[in-house]
Amino acid sequence: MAAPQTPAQASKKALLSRVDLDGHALPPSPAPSSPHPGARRYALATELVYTDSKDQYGASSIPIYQSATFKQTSSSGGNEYDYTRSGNPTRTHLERHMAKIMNANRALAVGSGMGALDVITRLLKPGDEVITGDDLYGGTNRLLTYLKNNQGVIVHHVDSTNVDRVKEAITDKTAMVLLETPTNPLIKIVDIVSIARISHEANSKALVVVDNTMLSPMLLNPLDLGADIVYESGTKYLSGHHDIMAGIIACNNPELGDKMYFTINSTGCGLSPNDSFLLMRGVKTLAIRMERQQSNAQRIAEYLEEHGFKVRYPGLKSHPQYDLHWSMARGAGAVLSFETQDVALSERIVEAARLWGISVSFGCVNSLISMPCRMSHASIDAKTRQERQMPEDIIRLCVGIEDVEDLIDDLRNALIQAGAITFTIDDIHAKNVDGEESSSSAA
Ligand SMILES: Cc1ncc(COP(=O)(O)O)c(C=O)c1O
Ligand SMILES: N[C@@H](CCSC[C@H](N)C(=O)O)C(=O)O
Repeated sequence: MAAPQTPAQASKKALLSRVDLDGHALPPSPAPSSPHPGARRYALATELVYTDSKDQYGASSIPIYQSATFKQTSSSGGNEYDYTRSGNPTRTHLERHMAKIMNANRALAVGSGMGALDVITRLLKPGDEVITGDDLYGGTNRLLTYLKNNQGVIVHHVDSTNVDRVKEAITDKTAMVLLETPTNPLIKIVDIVSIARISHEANSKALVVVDNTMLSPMLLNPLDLGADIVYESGTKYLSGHHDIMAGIIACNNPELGDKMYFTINSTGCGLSPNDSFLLMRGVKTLAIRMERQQSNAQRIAEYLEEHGFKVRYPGLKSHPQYDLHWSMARGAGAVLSFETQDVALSERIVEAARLWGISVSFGCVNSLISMPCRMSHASIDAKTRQERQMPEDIIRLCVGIEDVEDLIDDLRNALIQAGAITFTIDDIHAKNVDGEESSSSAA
């Protein structure tokens, strides 16, 4: 066994990981990380926008190869592209760009986040065991339940915020450990580093898979933390405008990449050329969108907390796993939830909001408000929601890039109109569920 690294060795390694010593250690990409061989690797904000293509006219954005088939130069075929289900230049360009951004050897683009999870779970066979969390996106829960009921896959839902619970559940049949962090919608933090380590130690064949939709590669790189596969709903932050559905899968093991590509080619779920173009365009602004969305989310989380609501957001020091989150991530993201302890009150708040659109999804430039138990997580039955301690009154806010004062104004109006707070010239009083009132100076 290799000797453990000293802190000095670890920090040198971390430093060197951003240096592109051999000119281009990453996968074949539309552009090297840095155009200067041996130079420091560009920062992520630069990599997001820096791309190149071998377009014959020097087009500065990747052309949309809207073609199902590609003519071959010989009767035995064999050209790089033959049929868009198998491969398309616009999709390849996006995939290589995403691999670079996600620090991966291979990225694959498919038609939705759920499509990505479908491709990943096709690595499983009957009798395999999956360990996953007890606070999961509703669609993920639905697909896992389908696999359990129809494909002979055994699914264990455990409290994934407790590393020991995960450890206890690992057996020699564990084929996959599937994690989300922060969880959707309870914003619980999962220790990817420890879980990846104990999973691999206990069963070297277990694949650690992380759904990184809530943070995006801008804020978290699960592959760098020990995960084997990372996937994201490209419908959210990666594209950023709620105008496409997409999913991205990334990994560092070429064999795994080939297996998942095989499924994509076999089932035809690869991302269309047009949507690949839109995702490529959207991802270029990820850094500035995320920066603004996060700073707005932080202000809004503080506003709600100051007025007495129970707020779940890893940017708040009151988050019970604040330190764990910041040991892994570069930011808190822009999704938060809060409780009113009264379902009818929550409904009134959501319906009174105007600037905040009542909508599922997140990661868009527009701000959204929703009640997860009625909307995004309605596919989890009420009994299971109760067992998993999902508060029925929980309101989720997915913060966009609007002016933060406008967002706060609209939220304040909705809270007043719904009767969640009383507003006087000097004070704002938050009416807590138990009937108590807490007050703070008018904002
Ligand atoms: C955390 C998370 N993962 C995956 C998905 C699935 O993504 P998509 O809607 O693109 O299929 C969603 C939302 O839909 C999500 O919230
Ligand atoms: N009706 C949809 C709901 C999609 S929820 C989208 C997103 N992940 C979110 O958390 O808001 C379904 O049944 O999947």
